[in-house]
Formats: sequence, structure tokens, C-alpha cells
Amino acid sequence: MELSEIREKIDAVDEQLLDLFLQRMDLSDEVAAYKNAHHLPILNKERERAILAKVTEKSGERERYAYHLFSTLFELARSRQAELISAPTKVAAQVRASLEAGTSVFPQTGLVACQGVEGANSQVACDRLLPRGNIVYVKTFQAVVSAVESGLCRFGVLPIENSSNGSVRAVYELLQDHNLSIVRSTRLCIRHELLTLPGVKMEDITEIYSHEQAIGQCSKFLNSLNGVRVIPCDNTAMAAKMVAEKGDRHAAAISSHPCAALYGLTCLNDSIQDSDNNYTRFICITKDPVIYAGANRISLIIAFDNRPGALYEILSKLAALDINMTKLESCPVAGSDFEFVFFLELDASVQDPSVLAMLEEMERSCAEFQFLGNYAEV
Ligand SMILES: O=C(O)C(=O)C[C@]1(C(=O)O)C=C[C@@H](O)C=C1
Repeated sequence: MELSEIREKIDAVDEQLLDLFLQRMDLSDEVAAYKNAHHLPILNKERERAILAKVTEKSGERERYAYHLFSTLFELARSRQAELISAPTKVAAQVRASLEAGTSVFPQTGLVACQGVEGANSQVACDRLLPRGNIVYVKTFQAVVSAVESGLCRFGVLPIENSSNGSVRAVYELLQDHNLSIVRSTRLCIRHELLTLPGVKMEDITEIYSHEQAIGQCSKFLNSLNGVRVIPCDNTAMAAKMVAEKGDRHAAAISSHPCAALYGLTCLNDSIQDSDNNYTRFICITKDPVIYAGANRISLIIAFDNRPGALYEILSKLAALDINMTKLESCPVAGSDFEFVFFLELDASVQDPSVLAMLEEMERSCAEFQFLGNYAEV
């Protein structure tokens, strides 16, 4: 048979399939109304198992495919039924409320909590995220969160991931524990320099100070040194400040280029990071779940019950809507027996009703679902 002839037959089968699929979905809608009236749960595992047994028996060597097709049909039927009879989920209701309040343009001014001191990479990120904001320096990531939660600062800026080191776990933990929203993000190319007091030589150095992320990003350089103690501190600018204030000719800081001039230090080596493509992403957080105009990126933290296909179900929904996933990272839950949460980022906007419906479905099916925000990267 010619290819075109085979395809004609496939077209005819597809037409019948679609017709039958829509009939099946109509019947599933009727089931939803019945279940709603009689207070029955949507999922009926026994019924699904019975259908699967019959279908696989009839499908011979292609039983795997039939099993997969019918499992997908059940999932579609269940999600349609949930849409028809379930109350809106918490997150979807909150997102709708944010949208109804109207999307506004990102503010130009406001107090911004920033971890570190002048010259820190976080400060450069603050300037990029809010060019006309007023920076309030605090000591720790937790203090950034507290400043935003207490209303002292309208915004807070935090590093969230690095291209060499991955996610900043401490920041994700804070996002999990506090009810905050991401409203903007930016990506900075990070170069690390080795800064010392003027006149100090490489062989004089016995101590190097820096933030643990920067230490991780310069591991090749640090491993090549002998007899040097590496000491973590709050951030890279703080390291430069400390070396300058101590006046110690055996100490060096891994810090950024502007910090040399800021703290009167000299640069012994202007590129000690493992990779020249070293980027860090910073987020801007607020207390209120605002969605500003131009938002096109969604951040989520989700967890599943431990069952086969749980992650696949989420990924298939994204694929069906042609949504690009820019991040999927699993992270062990501290103190658990190998339980994991997933950090997800999507190129999508909740302004699109099908995206919002998909998030609502995810929230229903996930054991844990946290919507961190819908925002623009600048
Ligand atoms: O028979 C039901 O109770 C239905 O809701 C229909 C259906 C199906 O698609 O066949 C869907 C969900 C249930 O878990 C079981 C079966």
C-alpha cells in the first residue's frame, strides 16, 4: 500500500477515535455530576484496574501501549472531573485575586534589603533589579527575609542559583519556610579576583577569606595552593573589607573587581573562577503576591507521593501545553528517608488561562505545591 493510502486510513481512524474520545469525556462529565450529587470521590482505582485488566488482555503483544493509552484517558477524565466539581485550589484562588487586582508596572523606587556590604554581588544585582531603589544592608539571608516580612523593606534581593554550583539551598529553604513572592530576577556574570593589601605576593598568603559559594566556584584554583587555610565568611565584599581592616599581609580575599578600589586592595589574580561562564541569578522578593506586567517566568516547589509516573504526569502536562521548563532540580528533604522536593521553573504566564488551569491540576495532584511567583527576568 502507498504511504498516502495508509495515511488516509489513519485519518479515518483518527476521526472515529476523536469522536469516541469526546463521547467518553461527555460520559465522564455525567459521572462527575453523579459523584458530586452523591458525595463520591473522583478517583475509583478499582474501576480503573478492572478496565486496564480487560484492555491489556485484549491487546496481545501491544498490551503496554494499550495500558499507557488508557491510563492517560483516566488521567484526563479525572482532571476534567476535578475542574467541574472541585472548589478552586488555594494557590489558583490567590493567583486569580492577584490578577483581578490588575497587573501594575514594576515600581521604580522603594527600600531594598540586601545581604552584604557595598561592592557585594548582591548590591550589583539590587542596582539591576531596582535601579532607583534605596539599599538597606543586612548581615544574612534570613535578615533579608525578616526585613521584607516585617515591612521594613518593600523588597529583598537574594542569590538563588549559580551556573557552576547549582541552587543556593539556604535561599530555597527560606522560600519554603516563609510566605514570600518572587517579583523579578536577573542574571549576573560573576568573576572572582584574589585581592590583598598592596605589595603582598602570592607566597605570603596563608589565609583566604570568602563566601562559601565563591569558594566553591574557585575550587580548582584553591586546590592548587599548598598550606593555605580557606575561611568562609558572610559574603565576598565582607571578605575584602575584613582583609583591608585587619591589615594582615598573610590574608587574601576572593572578591569582586569593584571591591579592590572600594577597600584599597590590589588584585593578585583577576580571574580565579573555575569557569569563565560563571553566572549567578538573583531574585527580588516581596511580602505580597503581586504579579507585575511582563511576567513570563514561573517558579514552583513541588513534591509527589512516592508512586510510579508521578513526575511523568507533571512533565506530560507541560509538554501538552508546549511550556518550556528551564529548571528541574531535585533536592533531598533534610531528615527524611530519601524524600525529595523539586525546584521547577517554567517559561509561562498565569495570564494564560490554560497555564493557570494546569497549575491548579498540579496543585491537586502534588503532595506539596508552592507557587513562588510569576515574574520577569531583567
Ligand atoms: O467510572 C468512574 O467512576 C469514572 O469517573 C470514570 C473513570 C474513567 O475514565 O473510566 C475516571 C476516573 C475513575 O478513577 C474511574 C474511571
